[in-house]
Amino acid sequence: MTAPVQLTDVRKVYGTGAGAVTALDGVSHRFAEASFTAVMGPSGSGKSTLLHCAAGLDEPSTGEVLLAGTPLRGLGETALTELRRRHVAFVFQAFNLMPALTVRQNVVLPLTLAGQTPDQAWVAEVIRRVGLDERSGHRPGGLSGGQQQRVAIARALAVRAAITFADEPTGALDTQTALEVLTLLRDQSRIAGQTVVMVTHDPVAASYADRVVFLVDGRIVSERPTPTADRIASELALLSRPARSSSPAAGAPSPAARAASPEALRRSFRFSVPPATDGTGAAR
Ligand SMILES: Nc1ncnc2c1ncn2[C@@H]1O[C@H](COP(=O)(O)OP(=O)(O)OP(=O)(O)O)[C@@H](O)[C@H]1O
Repeated sequence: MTAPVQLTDVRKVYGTGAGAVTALDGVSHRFAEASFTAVMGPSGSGKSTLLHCAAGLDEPSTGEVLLAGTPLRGLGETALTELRRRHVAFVFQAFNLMPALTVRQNVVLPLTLAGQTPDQAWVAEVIRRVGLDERSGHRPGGLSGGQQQRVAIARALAVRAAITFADEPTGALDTQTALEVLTLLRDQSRIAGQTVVMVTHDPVAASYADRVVFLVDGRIVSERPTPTADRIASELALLSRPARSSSPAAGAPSPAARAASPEALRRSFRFSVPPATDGTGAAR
């Protein structure tokens, strides 16, 4: 059976000649229905590129991506946009809300853009589910970072998208709010049956997923089901040790392997979600 998101031998090379960067180096993976997968790895290992290629926001140099059963290669921009609107929702660190629209209007925007009439009862239900029913008439500027991220999650639920892509969804949130947002994402897969793919640097965030895929130098180097934050942190530390065989010269670490040194890892990975700066949960 075709998985909602399926990558087969995907390579992505940015630039040409001496300046070319191989961001993905033959990635194959199936993101199963109703699964919640965290994608982790050192800075520069290709996590965002994987997410962008999987979501049809970027085109692989070679290889195949199937999104909701449709091969993306050769699709025109209009067909791609249509496919994403129908099947995909995004939750990014920058919340991507329209400042002039209310919470409710932001939640139904993808449906409106797709020319669909929102199911009012369902929209009210998802806004209630993320705890914003009292605020559905507010504009994003009057909400904390955590509340804005919940609007983005309500929007993902409202469209009943089969697939949600989340890129550092808790990066701008305080600890408590981040855990609430992660619980909502987990519920999206467990209760709503969505396939959730989340890029994160944070082992605590990744431990909410039901599996973790580790990338190094644009390759999937391991995969762990039912992860705990401690096991993820240990795995990351292990991955940081060897200079990978794809190094440009024998014995010389590649840029990504250098980025995965213990020193760089300490800089790159936050082992807990950053605290709020003003005690209200508002992100800065
Ligand atoms: N548009 C681009 N043009 C050129 N190189 C790029 C581009 N986007 C990404 N890269 C390079 O591709 C590699 C993978 O980048 P990517 O952003 O996917 O990594 P990442 O694991 O998400 O990093 P981070 O954790 O720092 O966000 C890096 O070496 C990066 O510099």
